[in-house]
Amino acid sequence: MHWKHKGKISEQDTDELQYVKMIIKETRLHTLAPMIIPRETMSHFKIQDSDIDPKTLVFSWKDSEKFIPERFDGSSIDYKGQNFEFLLFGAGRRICPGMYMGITTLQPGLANLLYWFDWKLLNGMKEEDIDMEENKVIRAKEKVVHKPNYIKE
Ligand code: HEM
Repeated sequence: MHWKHKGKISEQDTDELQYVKMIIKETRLHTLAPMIIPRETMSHFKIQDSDIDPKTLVFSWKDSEKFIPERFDGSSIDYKGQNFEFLLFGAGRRICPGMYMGITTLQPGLANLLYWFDWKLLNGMKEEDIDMEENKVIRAKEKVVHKPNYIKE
């Protein structure tokens, strides 16, 4: 399909956008919810030669700190709760009920942003200059934000 003839990339089109799906999966690197609602090991066990202590949060990815969407190319790893290294939406009885809503919103959203805009870093900025350090919080926001008197509307 030639996207130029379309006004907008829709949810139906995203079936064909395999790389966008891989990018979204690779956001595992900066995913929010499983870090805030984490699961940890209950007892001591061994993975190959590594000892895993109780109460450890385990991530098992090759080059886990690198952003490599291609790692999902031809891979059956999915976020539907069967692959325990990839619990973007959790797993089991308490798996996220909004999973499909989340994904079907994200896929065309990201595809349209990538398609309709030319993304560039600001003058002279390099990839490694982007600060990706995160503070992971879910919080209720103040209903009324009280501004100090010296800030004028
Ligand atoms: C990309 C978007 C989303 C991500 C990454 C996400 C992730 C998660 C995760 C990790 C959990 C915890 C699962 C567990 O405890 O094992 C969760 C729970 C939940 N999510 Fe989502 N979610 C997303 C979108 C949504 C949307 C769109 C809705 C509602 C419209 C939603 C509603 C819920 C609810 C109600 C729970 C609690 C389920 C329970 O404890 O039984 N989520 N989500």
